[in-house]
Amino acid sequence: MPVASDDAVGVTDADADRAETDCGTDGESGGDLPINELFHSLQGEGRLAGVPSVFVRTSGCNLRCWFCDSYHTSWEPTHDSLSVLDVLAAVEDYDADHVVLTGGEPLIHDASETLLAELADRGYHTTVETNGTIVPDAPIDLASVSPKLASSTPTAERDPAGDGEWAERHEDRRLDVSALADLVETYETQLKFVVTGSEDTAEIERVVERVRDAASARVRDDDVLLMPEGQTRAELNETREVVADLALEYGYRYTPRLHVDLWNDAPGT
Ligand SMILES: C[S@@+](CC[C@H](N)C(=O)[O-])C[C@H]1O[C@@H](n2cnc3c(N)ncnc32)[C@H](O)[C@@H]1O
Ligand SMILES: Nc1nc2[nH]cc(C(=O)O)c2c(=O)[nH]1
Ligand code: SF4
Ligand SMILES: [Mg+2]
Repeated sequence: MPVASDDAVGVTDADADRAETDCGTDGESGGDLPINELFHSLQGEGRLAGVPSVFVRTSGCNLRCWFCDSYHTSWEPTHDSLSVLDVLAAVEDYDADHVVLTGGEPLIHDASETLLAELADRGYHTTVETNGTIVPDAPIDLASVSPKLASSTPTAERDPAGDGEWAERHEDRRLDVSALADLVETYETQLKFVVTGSEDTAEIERVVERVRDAASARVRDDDVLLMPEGQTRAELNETREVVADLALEYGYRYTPRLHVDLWNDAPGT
């Protein structure tokens, strides 16, 4: 399905404050979604790990994590443009009750709200994988929010595509406590942190505390998930045990990356 496209994510200053235009296929028309891939797999992450689901992966993101495992939706985005009706038809081709809308950052696209409403009308359980910087107006059964820590910032040493040109913008945008509090209040939510090592735990505790202070809804320790960083089995071999130990130490939940354990970094899994 992926098709190379030149009109994808801009990195110009003009775009800097307009996250919504980071993938140039949305806007007034509002009807189409840039789709990078659409596939059937087991949910690999979070409290629904193991559940057969259809994954709809949009292209374009307002952040640039150095470790992004979906490089072709963020750093070098590619996609086909599909109408919401086309996406619904493709979803309905599979025998599944659960749909996971992911990206890239799916919530930068207005048409994601339309898609979520249509999926709810058809009785699907929907999970949205989001970085937690945007609050949508749409029905969602599980907001799977992955707030980005300082360790995600693409510094010059870690930039997979350049010399740190995105670092400042990423840093400015990556955490919005008010958006996180709104998400927690509006939706059934899990907070799923990508953990690179024990250095991340102080910031995780701070973010959780700030969200608890800002939100009227309760955030339980087991709504907070620690997920090991790693795009491949080999990388996860280096991180999963450390992160499991941190979950035990801090009383948060551990989540595996089941799909990476099963299929490594194969596309469409
Ligand atoms: C590609 S992102 C798309 C959704 C959204 N942009 C976000 O970041 O939540 C899907 C999930 O993969 C996680 N992720 C991305 N790269 C990862 C890596 N190298 N190791 C572990 N998790 C990763 C993200 O944190 C997020 O939970
Ligand atoms: N199997 C599987 N489970 C996932 N859970 C979240 C994913 C994502 O990329 O958002 C993902 C993914 O890419 N594959
Ligand atoms: S926010 Fe999500 S899609 Fe965007 S760069 Fe980070 S991990 Fe990738
Ligand atoms: Mg993934």
